[in-house]
Amino acid sequence: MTELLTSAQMRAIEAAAIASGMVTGLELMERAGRGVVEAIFEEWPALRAAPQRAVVLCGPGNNGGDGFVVARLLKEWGWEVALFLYGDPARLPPDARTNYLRWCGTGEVRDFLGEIPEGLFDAGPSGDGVVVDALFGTGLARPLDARVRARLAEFRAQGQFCGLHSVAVDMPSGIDSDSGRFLGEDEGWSGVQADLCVTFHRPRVGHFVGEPSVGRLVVKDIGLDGIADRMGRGAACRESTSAADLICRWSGDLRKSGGHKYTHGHALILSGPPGRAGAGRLAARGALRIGAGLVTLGCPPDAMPENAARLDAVMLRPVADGNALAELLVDPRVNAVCLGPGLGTGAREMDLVAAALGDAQRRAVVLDADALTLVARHPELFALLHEACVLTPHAGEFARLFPDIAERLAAPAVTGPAFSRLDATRAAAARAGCVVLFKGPDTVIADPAGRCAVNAALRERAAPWLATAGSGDVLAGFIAGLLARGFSPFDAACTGGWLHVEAARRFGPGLIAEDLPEALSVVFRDLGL
Ligand SMILES: NC(=O)C1=CN([C@@H]2O[C@H](COP(=O)(O)OP(=O)(O)OC[C@H]3O[C@@H](n4cnc5c(N)ncnc54)[C@H](OP(=O)(O)O)[C@@H]3O)[C@@H](O)[C@H]2O)[C@@H](O)CC1
Ligand SMILES: Nc1ncnc2c1ncn2[C@@H]1O[C@H](COP(=O)(O)OP(=O)(O)O)[C@@H](O)[C@H]1O
Ligand SMILES: [K+]
Repeated sequence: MTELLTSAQMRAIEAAAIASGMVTGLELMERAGRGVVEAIFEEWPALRAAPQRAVVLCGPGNNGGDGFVVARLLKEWGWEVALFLYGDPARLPPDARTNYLRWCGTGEVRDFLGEIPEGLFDAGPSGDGVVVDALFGTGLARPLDARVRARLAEFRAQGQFCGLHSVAVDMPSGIDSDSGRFLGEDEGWSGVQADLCVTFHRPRVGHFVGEPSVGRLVVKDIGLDGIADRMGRGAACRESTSAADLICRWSGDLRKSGGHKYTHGHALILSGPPGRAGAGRLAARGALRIGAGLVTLGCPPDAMPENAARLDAVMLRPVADGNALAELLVDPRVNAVCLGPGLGTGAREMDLVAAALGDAQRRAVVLDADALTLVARHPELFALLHEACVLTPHAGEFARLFPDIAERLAAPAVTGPAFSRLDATRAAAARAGCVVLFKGPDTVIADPAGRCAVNAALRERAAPWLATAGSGDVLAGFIAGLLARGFSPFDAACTGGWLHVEAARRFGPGLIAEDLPEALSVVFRDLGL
């Protein structure tokens, strides 16, 4: 897991480090600026070989201060550097002002809103260079002024046209670092995209949720590890409740060490009528491949012939109605139930959801697809949700289940910190009283106590092939299989989501849902299981 911080947490860590006397703000700014220059050379090694051109855009706060350091260091490398300032130099915060004055000793400061000089973007002596956006970082508090937005877009577009790389310091300016959302109307969007974003100490939430606006993200150490450890994660978290973990591996024990099939749990997947049972079969195969000891598909009696013809290792039982399900659940070895994929939304299905949720043992239940629609439609089903449940809505299902929360998320973000997918998922989990996994390329998982994790399929971990019919059904099966294996609901959702993306990435382009369970064995082998 990698810790994702909010801007408030980052500020608290910085303030504690400075207060402890271990470092000054000016030293941190110097390390940040040096980190940006290092990252530029690491990303484009050819730039190190000979002097180039840099256009550095500095803002009115400490993000601008980092920009002055970058400009000075690149100039020391012999680069041609043009620097533009947005704001009044007399009102710069102290460390930024010190670096402004240092820069003034070596170069000119141009007005960001003034004329763009002729030939500015001509590549440097060796035909290459960068545009550095150090306008706003974690201090962005409101939408960019229209003139600033237009000018930033112009700098970026002209730089791109002339082949210069775009680099954002800490955050692309205009993006709220707590939500990853563009503040204000979104016409200026293309203006904030960056090839490379260099942030400091730990990534922020906004680097992994919201709109992907960065080609590559690099996190540079600026010597705050000691202080963060001394403050403790708890202390940092008290500053704000919006931080999360980035899921970088599985949690819980995926290894199978001995035992027999019943040691590894028994997942029951309920499926729909003839012709619609494919989704349930996908979920069942997912549950089996992820390691549940036994998997049973429960289907309407008239769907038995179709399923019997299609299943081997997955067992099959007729489940006509809620009573039939209750009878199956008398067996305590059935320890996880999954309903929703291809289930239908009629009276039988409502009865099944009620039986699964009303079960006295309160066993683990994954609710997906049609089951979510039923829970959204019937408050009496919603009221039966309990802490062993996992809800796996995509955006449409989320809006049906939690319309007011979805509406808040869809409203334009006008002030930072803006309402984020994290906030939305946390609010949903608290209301439902169970784990919610909110699907998307930036999947967020939250539990009712406020714990939150992000499973990001972005940038180097992009898996766009997951946008294929049935992939969500397989995910529901993965989670059910892990629940059967004894994972907690939160760990099952995090690990299932993580493996889902890993499986898609191992298979790659051309992926269809059927391939996902099969790709798991390769993932497991690569993990050394
Ligand atoms: N924390 C750390 O450990 C480290 C932090 N470091 C660096 O500091 C950065 C944070 O600095 P920061 O807090 O000064 O904020 P920053 O992003 O420069 O902007 C604030 C200024 O912008 C203004 N302003 C805001 N919105 C605006 C708008 N829409 N339009 C116009 N103005 C607007 C706001 O003014 P006000 O709201 O008061 O009017 C204020 O003047 C961080 O991103 C990182 O780069 C590193 O040096 C190393 C260690
Ligand atoms: N562009 C994408 N990048 C990464 N993951 C994606 C993308 N689009 C969809 N997914 C993932 O694919 C799955 C789709 O689930 P869902 O919308 O329920 O589809 P279906 O109902 O067809 O099974 C979710 O896990 C979602 O997170
Ligand atoms: K920036």
